[in-house]
Amino acid sequence: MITTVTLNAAIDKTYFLPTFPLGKVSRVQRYRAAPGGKGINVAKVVAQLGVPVTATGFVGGFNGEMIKQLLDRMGIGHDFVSVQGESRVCLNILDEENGISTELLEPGPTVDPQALAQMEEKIREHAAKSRIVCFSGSLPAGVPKDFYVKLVSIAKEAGAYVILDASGDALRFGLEAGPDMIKPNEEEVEGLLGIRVQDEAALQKAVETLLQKYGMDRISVSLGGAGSMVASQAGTFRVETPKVDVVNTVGCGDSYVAGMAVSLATGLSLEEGLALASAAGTSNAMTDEAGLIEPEEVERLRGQVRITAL
Ligand SMILES: Nc1ncnc2c1ncn2[C@@H]1O[C@H](COP(=O)(O)OP(=O)(O)OP(=O)(O)O)[C@@H](O)[C@H]1O
Ligand SMILES: O=P(O)(O)OC[C@@]1(O)O[C@H](CO)[C@@H](O)[C@@H]1O
Repeated sequence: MITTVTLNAAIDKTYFLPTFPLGKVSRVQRYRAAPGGKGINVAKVVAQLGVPVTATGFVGGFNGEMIKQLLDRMGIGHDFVSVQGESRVCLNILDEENGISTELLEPGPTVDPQALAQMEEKIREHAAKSRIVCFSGSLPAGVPKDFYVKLVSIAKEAGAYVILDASGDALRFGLEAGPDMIKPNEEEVEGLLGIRVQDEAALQKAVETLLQKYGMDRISVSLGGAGSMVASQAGTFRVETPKVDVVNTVGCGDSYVAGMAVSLATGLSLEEGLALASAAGTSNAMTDEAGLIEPEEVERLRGQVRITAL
């Protein structure tokens, strides 16, 4: 079992527009609405890869009900903590002619102390039944900056392998609890070390430094269409993913995390896991919804991922 945690769940809305002129009226002919927020995207991809998953986190209001109903329709198990207020809408406006994506992310509900305590309990309960727990995304108002420290510690004490995909203070604090894996982008690596990364050699040095400093199992730095660089206890690898026709890249990082979680839960080797994670991220880029992949496409792409030991 894999558990995903989304403290700021969302309805992900995508508007597909031929162009997106600012200051003009645009009538939307085609759109999609899906349950989202990073951890929920991870859960959707894990389920599409055929591994049992439970999604937890905070949800609120009508949007919260919609998130749960949409997950039910997808056959994805969930066990959320309900909060006052409304779960957010995250809007992605895709200007298809220019290939530009503009994201507008609402703040989400304010979480009260009682709900925080309930969440700690939920993590204790689900981590005890899970091989992998993935914590993903931003913290809504009312959630202390160091909440991931508590949750990661609880999940680790219960014996789960912990993946943390967060940014800013949430990541910085969360690292103190010793997650097994993180998936920062280059900017987040720079922020964590207070340096500028000029080239791949500098990036390699930076991720190896982070790996040793926090005693992690692996760090994947995702590089969009350029793939990823992964430092692990077994060495550092440059992972190149196939070039494809891109439709929508929102959720690629979550799909990558899902592939990694599935590989760990099913006992794949590190190299096999890197290929699966990259293929899942790339397959997501070819679909129009965050957290949507094509399992057959993933199978095809897996064989085309190039992994080089550095
Ligand atoms: N343009 C692309 N073409 C092919 N594969 C892609 C592309 N963008 C992303 N991917 C795949 O998805 C993986 C993760 O993507 P990315 O680096 O964009 O993550 P991210 O920045 O965390 O994304 P997000 O936060 O939107 O989920 C990449 O390592 C790659 O395998
Ligand atoms: O505000 P967060 O939690 O950091 O990010 C939220 C979000 O932009 O991330 C996903 C893509 O990774 C979207 O589906 C989602 O709405």
